[in-house]
Amino acid sequence: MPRAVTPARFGDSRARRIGLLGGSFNPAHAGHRHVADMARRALRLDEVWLMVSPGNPLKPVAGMAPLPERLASARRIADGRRLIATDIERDLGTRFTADTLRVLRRRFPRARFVLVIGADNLVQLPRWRRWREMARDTAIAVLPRPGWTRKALAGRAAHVLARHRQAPGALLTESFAPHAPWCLVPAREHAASATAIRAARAEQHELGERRGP
Ligand SMILES: Nc1ncnc2c1ncn2[C@@H]1O[C@H](COP(=O)(O)OP(=O)(O)OP(=O)(O)O)[C@@H](O)[C@H]1O
Ligand SMILES: O=C(O)c1ccc[n+]([C@@H]2O[C@H](COP(=O)([O-])O)[C@@H](O)[C@H]2O)c1
Repeated sequence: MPRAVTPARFGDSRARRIGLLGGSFNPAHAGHRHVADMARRALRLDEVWLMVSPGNPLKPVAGMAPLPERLASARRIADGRRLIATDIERDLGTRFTADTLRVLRRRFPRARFVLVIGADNLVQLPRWRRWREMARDTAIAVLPRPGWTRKALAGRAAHVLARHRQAPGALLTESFAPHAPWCLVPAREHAASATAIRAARAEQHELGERRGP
């Protein structure tokens, strides 16, 4: 069983490089762990937080498992050391990532946060609140995802931010003024998806119902 650890235990005693992999984790799966591990190695992160969202502002509430259940699921793939599951957005009272990052920087002024997202989320990024301001202030690492990588690189966010795309090494810099870089982390794609897991579970459930007791 991984230890239950909250990021707060780190306090603010030394600068740490922290990857933030925000998500619904409905449920957590091997794709999340793959993404977190690849980002951690490529960007020399001290740790990656699996930041379980109290509620993605763009996703319907229907079909969303309760936060404690999703947090427990994220904890099962975490190790409590380099990969840490947290519902810190619940404590901070934030839902929008731009707000979360602003509050986290205030709370951990010496930490360096890197936002870690899958390619599907780069496609969606222009729908996030204050996304351009967030991309200006925050280094973003994009992980390839089957069916999404090419779309993401040809999409609006990649186009708008084209001048700031760099090799992963550029994200190791301490200061990003006047604009933070983003990169595509070279990693193999991983096919796991929470939608597919939920669909498989629903099918199992339906089969069980049909077979009867
Ligand atoms: N297999 C994967 N490859 C790359 N990125 C992934 C993968 N799975 C999840 N991610 C990324 O992890 C973050 C959290 O994802 P999330 O919890 O929504 O999982 P999901 O599998 O995308 O869920 P759903 O299918 O319900 O939308 C997002 O940035 C997403 O792009
Ligand atoms: O800030 C926003 O406007 C925003 C809109 C949609 C999603 N997000 C964040 O994107 C992350 C990935 O969400 P999800 O549900 O696709 O796993 C998660 O941290 C969400 O809070 C953020």
